Amino acid sequence: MEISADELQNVLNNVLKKHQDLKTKGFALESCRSMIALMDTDGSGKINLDEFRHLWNKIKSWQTIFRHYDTDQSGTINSYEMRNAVKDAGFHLNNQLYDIITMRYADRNMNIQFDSFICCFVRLEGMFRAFHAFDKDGDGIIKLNVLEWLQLTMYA
Ligand SMILES: O=C(O)/C(S)=C/c1c[nH]c2cc(Br)ccc12
Ligand SMILES: [Ca+2]
Repeated sequence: MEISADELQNVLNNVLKKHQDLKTKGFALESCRSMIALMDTDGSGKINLDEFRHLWNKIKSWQTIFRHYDTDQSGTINSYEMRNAVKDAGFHLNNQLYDIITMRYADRNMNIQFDSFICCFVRLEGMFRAFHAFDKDGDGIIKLNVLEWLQLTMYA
């Protein structure tokens, strides 16, 4: 039994209906396609139950972090809180990457909404996992030709 992007969208948006405090318009199909791509470890184009369970548990832990920082329950967190949320989730980035995340995921008020927050974390998780899969000797350096690079970055 495998889950497609539109099925994942239905599942996640039905869950969101039970969490009105997250004040989100829901996950766009494109965001769910990205989640599938980043969690689709066997390249099937869908996620199986193990891959879904991994995604689900990650979203569950990440929404706890989001709620921790969304102290006024506005349904958004600001770019400064996002830095701490990223660190709390165990992602070690640099200032340039924090700025890139704000540029890519924040709204016009420089705040990050829940669905964007989750999409950002899914992408961070997926890209770190993909890098470590290539980094066979664990030296923090990988060597990719352009097609390998495109395979990694286009299906994300
Ligand atoms: O509020 C809670 O205790 C839980 S278990 C929340 C969630 C657990 N999984 C989630 C997925 C989405 Br999408 C949104 C909220 C949650
Ligand atoms: Ca799969």
